[in-house]
Amino acid sequence: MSIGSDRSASNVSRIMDSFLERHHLLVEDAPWELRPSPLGGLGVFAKRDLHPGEVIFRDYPVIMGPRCLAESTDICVSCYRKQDIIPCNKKCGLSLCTNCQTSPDHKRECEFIRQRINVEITQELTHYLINSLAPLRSIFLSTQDKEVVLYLKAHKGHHHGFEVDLLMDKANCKMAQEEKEFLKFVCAVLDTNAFELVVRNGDDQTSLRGLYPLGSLANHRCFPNAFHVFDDKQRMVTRASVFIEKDEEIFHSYTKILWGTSSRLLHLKETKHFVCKCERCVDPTEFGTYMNAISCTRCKGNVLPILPQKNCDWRCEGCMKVVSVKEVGKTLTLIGSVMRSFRNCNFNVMYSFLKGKLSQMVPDSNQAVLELKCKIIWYLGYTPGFEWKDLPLETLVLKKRFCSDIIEILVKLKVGLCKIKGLLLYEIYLCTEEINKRKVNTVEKDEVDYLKEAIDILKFDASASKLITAGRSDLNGNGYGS
Ligand SMILES: C[S@@+](CC[C@H](N)C(=O)[O-])C[C@H]1O[C@@H](n2cnc3c(N)ncnc32)[C@H](O)[C@@H]1O
Repeated sequence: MSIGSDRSASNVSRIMDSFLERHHLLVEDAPWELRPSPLGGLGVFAKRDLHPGEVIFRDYPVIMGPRCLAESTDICVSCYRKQDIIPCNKKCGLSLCTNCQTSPDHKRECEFIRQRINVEITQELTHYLINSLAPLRSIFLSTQDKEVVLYLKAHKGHHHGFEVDLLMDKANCKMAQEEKEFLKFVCAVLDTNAFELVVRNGDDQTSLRGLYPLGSLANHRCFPNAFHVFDDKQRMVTRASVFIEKDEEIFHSYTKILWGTSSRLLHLKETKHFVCKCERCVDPTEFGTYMNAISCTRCKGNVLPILPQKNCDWRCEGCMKVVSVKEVGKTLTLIGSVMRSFRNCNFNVMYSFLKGKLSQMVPDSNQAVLELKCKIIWYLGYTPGFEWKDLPLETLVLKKRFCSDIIEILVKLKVGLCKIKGLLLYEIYLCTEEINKRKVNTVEKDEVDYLKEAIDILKFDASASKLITAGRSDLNGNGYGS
């Protein structure tokens, strides 16, 4: 194994083109190209102007599998269904649905596991196997696809590859040194680059990680200019979310759009090992949204970090009072613990916290307020006792206002087309429809306008209709970035 040494834009472009061609995704006159990025390493750049919604590239997962912290072992490791699961009839320790027992893809990994592991298969061992399945699958890649993986960026650090260590230690899995080094490198590549994707089967949904080589070369910005969705064959489709000028760099977001700077920076540092310095991150007000601000206990002004990237003091914009980072931490921890307790909470409890305690601690645009408004939006209309027909007019108006508040923030953040905006517009449409049903004389803005706008965004996403009817997931972000 040798890690890709020539990471020049031209060499990596050649490798990417050949990968896309093998998977029938190479297009003539593609609107993107690889160039060295001012952020370091390579990046994807627009070769011409791109309009919102336009496809920039499609990509194929060179590796796909369960996430390394998979919550359950009861999934079919071939199609990822959770229904009708039985243990593999060859007794490798993994599970399959009844349709996939003879899957050729599983046959290879099943034989590998049975040859290498000679201990009794326990529930714990099954867990280690599931966690290491995505990197293990790299062993069966063609030489050309292995080369693609070897040219992707990999962060250094001993913690990358813990899945492989666990497999060797706990399952007594035998591996040659070179094979072990390759697998550990693949783990680091997955940690640096993998995208989360959700596979839906009926009411089931399973979260997976997929390594998309070209998608992996796009850098991050906290106000992305592109978004991606996955089609029904788990291929990634990346589109422009705003107008992108020729020569501009194409950015995904690796974090949630509706998180404030402190949460985003922490997440990026812990998972992707870099400090983002984009315009949103260096502006303490985050384009005037004040999503990260807390309220001053003296004058109720907005208290913001003096230098958002540093672990430094915060200052009130109104009375200039300085608040130590420790004090701010206490407020945020308190809010965080109350928010976590709302997992199964009812509307009245959430609403009284929003209007009471929370409104004293943070301004109305703070990340926690937005999160709570999202929880309430998808509670009302979808919870027994709070179904559409049960909601009084003022509650429908409230839900509609919460949706508009969040859309206003998204507009300030300049993110253009994004799934959360489409879903919120759809909720506004449903509220308007319900309000119009009940009004005799006055009629609200034509609900069809909201529906059209929602469809204009959600039409790109094969999973959107399922999200609308069943999911209500990805509530605290645009769902495209993590
Ligand atoms: C998925 S890779 C992106 C492509 C990468 N530049 C390359 O050359 O392969 C992710 C890594 O790129 C770097 N990166 C991405 N966005 C960045 C940003 N906004 N600021 C600094 N580094 C960034 C970080 O090292 C991050 O872990």
